[in-house]
Amino acid sequence: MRGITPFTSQLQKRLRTGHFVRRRLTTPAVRMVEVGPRDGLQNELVTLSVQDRAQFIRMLASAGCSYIEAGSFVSPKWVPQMADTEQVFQELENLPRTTTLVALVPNLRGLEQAPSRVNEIAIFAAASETFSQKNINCSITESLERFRPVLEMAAQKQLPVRGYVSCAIACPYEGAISSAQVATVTRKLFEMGCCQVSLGDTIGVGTPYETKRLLQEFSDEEKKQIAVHFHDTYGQGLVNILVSLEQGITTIDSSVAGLGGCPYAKGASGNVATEDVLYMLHGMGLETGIDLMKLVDAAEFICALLGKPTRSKVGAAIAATRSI
Ligand SMILES: CC(C)(COP(=O)([O-])OP(=O)([O-])OC[C@H]1O[C@@H](n2cnc3c(N)ncnc32)[C@H](O)[C@@H]1OP(=O)([O-])[O-])[C@@H](O)C(=O)NCCC(=O)NCCSC(=O)C[C@@](C)(O)CC(=O)[O-]
Repeated sequence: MRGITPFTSQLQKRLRTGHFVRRRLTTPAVRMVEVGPRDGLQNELVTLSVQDRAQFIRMLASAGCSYIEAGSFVSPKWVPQMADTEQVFQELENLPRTTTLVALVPNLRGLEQAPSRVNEIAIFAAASETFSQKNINCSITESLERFRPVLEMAAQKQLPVRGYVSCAIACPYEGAISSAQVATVTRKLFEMGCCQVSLGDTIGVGTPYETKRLLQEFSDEEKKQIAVHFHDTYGQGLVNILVSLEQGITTIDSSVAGLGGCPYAKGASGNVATEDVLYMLHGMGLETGIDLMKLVDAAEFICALLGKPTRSKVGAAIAATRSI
């Protein structure tokens, strides 16, 4: 044990005593949405096999991630990394139903491809006209019209629908986006039948002040159905989440190892890392239902496949203690 700092030995003691495992037995106070297999992989240079993507999702589920965005049914010409998502879901047919698997769907055709293991779908709009054009090749109004039949078919199939509003703070092409515009698109998605709307800081530029101002656009009732989705380009992800919690938000999107990025938002780095969010939340006594150590196993698995280091500070710190 020579060379181990007091903190490291404390961490190892926590591991020995099963500290993190015991936490899983209590009811989560914060609902985590793991977007690694979709947002995390959609921007990578390497396109992984169906089997590797499915194994990654199984490891996340076994760590306690109960809500996972597993892929997207978009054009493979636009996002080749998400090709064969249908087969990924088929591989997961036997995954226990306690794990909700979500698929991103841009249009009716996407929903028609969704096999039975898809438990929920997510549609994605934007608060910026230019980003909407670049990302899904239509205006904001056209996108909402495109989503209407998707919501109707989802209702027939009894599939809940989550909505996204990208560029909730700023757009890579237009700069600052007004909170009022974000609220308008968000409320349209609620009116159309979305059960939850996730506000995306797509390029990760938002500061705590801007996050607070954005969330203050919404009533307490609306905030119960709002999630936050921060990319961490400027290192503001965790502090923005803290402000969001203070504002009454209880659903947080994140990506294991801090993977992620949108191919149509150049320069944006990955999502805030799930490991970092868990470390903060657990340290605040807020339960998530996820076992941090098993999550780090999943991070190590996926980073090895992608041939890159983790972007999570917590993940890197834990990996360092493992190699001692
Ligand atoms: C929306 C479209 C399809 C419109 O694309 P389009 O070119 O306007 O549509 P189209 O209807 O003319 O179709 C073009 C081709 O795509 C095919 N196609 C059409 N629909 C589908 C489908 N569902 N699945 C598979 N293929 C499809 C269609 O068959 C055709 O094939 P072709 O005839 O050329 O061989 C395209 O723009 C697209 O796929 N965009 C995907 C964009 C994307 O996935 N972006 C990343 C996710 S969003 C994000 O990351 C942000 C978020 C959510 O994380 C939150 C945040 O951080 O802000």
